[in-house]
Amino acid sequence: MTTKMPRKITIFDTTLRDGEQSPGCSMNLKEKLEVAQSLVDLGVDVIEAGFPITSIGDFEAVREIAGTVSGATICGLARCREADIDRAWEALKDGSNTRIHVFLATSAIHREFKLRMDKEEIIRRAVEGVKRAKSYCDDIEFSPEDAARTEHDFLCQVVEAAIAAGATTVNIPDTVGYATPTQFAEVIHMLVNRVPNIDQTVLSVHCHNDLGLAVANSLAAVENGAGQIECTINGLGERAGNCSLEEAVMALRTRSDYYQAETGINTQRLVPISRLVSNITGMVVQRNKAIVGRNAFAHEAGIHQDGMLKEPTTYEIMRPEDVGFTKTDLVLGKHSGRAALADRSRALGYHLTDEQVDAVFVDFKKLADKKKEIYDGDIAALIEQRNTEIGDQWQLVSYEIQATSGLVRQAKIVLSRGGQESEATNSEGDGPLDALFLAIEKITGKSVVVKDFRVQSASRGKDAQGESLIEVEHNGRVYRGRGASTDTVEAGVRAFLNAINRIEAGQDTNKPSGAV
Ligand SMILES: CC(=O)SCCNC(=O)CCNC(=O)[C@H](O)C(C)(C)COP(=O)(O)OP(=O)(O)OC[C@H]1O[C@@H](n2cnc3c(N)ncnc32)[C@H](O)[C@@H]1OP(=O)(O)O
Ligand SMILES: CC(C)C(=O)C(=O)O
Repeated sequence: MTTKMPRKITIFDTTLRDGEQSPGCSMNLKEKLEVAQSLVDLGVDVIEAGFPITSIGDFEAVREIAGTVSGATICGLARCREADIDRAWEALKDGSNTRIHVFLATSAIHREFKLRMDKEEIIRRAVEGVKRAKSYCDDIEFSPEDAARTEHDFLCQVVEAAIAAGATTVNIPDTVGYATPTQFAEVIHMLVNRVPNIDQTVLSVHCHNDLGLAVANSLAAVENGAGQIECTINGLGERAGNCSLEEAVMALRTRSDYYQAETGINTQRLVPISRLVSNITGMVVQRNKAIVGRNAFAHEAGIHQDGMLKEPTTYEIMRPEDVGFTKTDLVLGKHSGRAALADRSRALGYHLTDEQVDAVFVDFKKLADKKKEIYDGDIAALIEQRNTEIGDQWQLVSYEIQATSGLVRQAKIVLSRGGQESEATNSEGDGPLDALFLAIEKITGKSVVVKDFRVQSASRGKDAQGESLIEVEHNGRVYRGRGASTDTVEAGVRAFLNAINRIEAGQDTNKPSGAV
């Protein structure tokens, strides 16, 4: 009897490029480096680190990641334009394992209305783009954007020409999430059978989730010969997002009997990286999200609990430990020490120095005095709060608020900077927080417009920490702030202060105001 060897599927993560295109999800250099390092720990094969022509910030991020992060291929995106390709290579050239990804739309709609190019020009530009990229580096990916809506005969011609020009991976995007699983499977099957040089390339897929079918379409493609899946952590990405990495990977693993395929992903890192990306981008993961949602392995119904107690496989097709949930809840509280805190931080995907552990430990002990139990969400919020700190910053000393419903009588705030305290009082504002924000503006001299403000629970229970996320506009630029506390007003004040500190440090979101 012969056993069929599973096929290895390449996991191409585009959280830092397509994921970042998600409105409000821009990341700064430090955050991108942290995500890139965690993607390596996760075991992804390729990291699409950005689109270097986009901005100096994107260029620098790709350059820094290519130059410092090892353990995965680092990829940069480029249009089929010389300047884009040259800029991508400029960003990648210091890396040891790099890929240039060139793309050009091929569907009739994109040809006619967006690019205003005929079929011949598309083929010529695609070939020129691949060849120019190839003159810099061996590993070249080509994507016929909107492939899923492209005429089959033309798609075959473009793919064949791109491979002949040197594309080592050809990626088939369903750019607008229009495909259905059976139809997308037919496209992949058709390419495998009709493109004569298809065996000289890795066939990849890049599916969007507009109809909620991105994972299903990607898996249908794998069944028909695709060897690479492009995906993102938490399914982040343009509009409704991309194929979710955690869902695609766990489907391949849990149903390896069916797909006969495997990936190199260390699945125990899935929950930690999901939380990291959620904390950094402010995109909350829905509780019932498959694999990494808080409820993904929670059971409430009595009949299910009864089954679980007798035999977990009655209601669980995956083990929570396999995706990074801690089954045995190691409770962290006021009697815990640095070692347990450092261990849990590592498990959550943070790479903290000893000094950073010491700093977070101070906050941890203060919190433990207020709360019965410290959950993973609390630890992540404490670390993120320290991560967002900026040197020589304004610190909150205390605040007081006198208010009755609908009327603020007086808000007083005391801030310190460089050891010196300043205070301001204010009796205006639409509510306690607004009044405190106005008082902070008086002290710091920075006037802003609040564009977005949210408070969410960082963990469980009525004593849970409130985590506040804010976006403010100042001089036409957008700045983000984050703050956490068991007191939700204080969390809001801390987030506001963090945004003010970012204004002073010039750390905007790379987003002009009004942009999405
Ligand atoms: C499906 C995807 O996700 S593709 C990636 C999408 N991501 C992004 O667009 C994010 C980053 N983009 C940007 O920062 C900007 O769009 C830039 C810097 C790339 C370009 O900015 P601008 O030069 O101002 O052009 P703008 O964005 O307005 O228009 C895009 C231009 O690129 C052309 N274009 C689009 N795709 C391609 C391509 N693959 N190859 C060549 N040209 C292309 C369009 O036809 C248009 O050209 P035109 O100005 O001659 O009409
Ligand atoms: C650049 C390509 C792969 C893309 O993002 C898309 O088509 O959605």
